[in-house]
Amino acid sequence: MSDELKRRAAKRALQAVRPGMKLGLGTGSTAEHFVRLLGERIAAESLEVVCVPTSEATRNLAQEVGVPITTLEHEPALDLTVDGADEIDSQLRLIKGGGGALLREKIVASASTRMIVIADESKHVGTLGRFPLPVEVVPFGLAATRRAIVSLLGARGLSTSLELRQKGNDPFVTDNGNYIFDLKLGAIDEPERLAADLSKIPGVVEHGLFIGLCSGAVIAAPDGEEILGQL
Ligand SMILES: O=C(CO)[C@H](O)[C@H](O)COP(=O)(O)O
Repeated sequence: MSDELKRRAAKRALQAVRPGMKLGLGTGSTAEHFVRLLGERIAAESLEVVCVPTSEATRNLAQEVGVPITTLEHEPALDLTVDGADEIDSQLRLIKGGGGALLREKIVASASTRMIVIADESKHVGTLGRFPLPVEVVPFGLAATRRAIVSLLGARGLSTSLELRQKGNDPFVTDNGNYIFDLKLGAIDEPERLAADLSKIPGVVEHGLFIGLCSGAVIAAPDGEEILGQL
């Protein structure tokens, strides 16, 4: 069911795509539906678009399904990014990075005039933070960066267990050659403040709080799609 909801959200967002657009393509299972549906529409309508993928996985998928790919070097200003999310609240604030692509996702979303999030209803939350917050860090100085994050959270009265994301027996490595800490916070009362604080820590490359980037969302539920913000 969840997969069908993800597909329906992707299909609704596809209506926002117009000929000639420069698009950002997200990463994850929901974004995968969007890329596949976009490929089908390109083939059916000879739709002319160019797309910047947010991960190597999405790049490979786009090439496989006939979606034209470019880079931010060639197209530094995009019209629209369509991406999934791990959590979204009613103010269109997001947690992203469950798939490990948060850095490129944030760069691409920031380069876009609009960002539409596509999600099934399970991602729509009252308060962000039940999903562990991904924080991408450089491998150099890992223990010191970890200590700085723990110290920052402690000073703010937040208790967390912080885990280095693993892939098998090794640390998970992002497309940018970095590692990810997942911060189990339970609830994030002041996402803007936490985002600003995390960004100040040397060694933190990016965090998964996306604030002020999402302009609209399609939340798919069994009884239909809810639209948040503007598509
Ligand atoms: O942020 C992401 C990848 O870094 C994804 O958008 C997020 O994890 C949601 O994935 P899915 O659509 O598979 O639930």
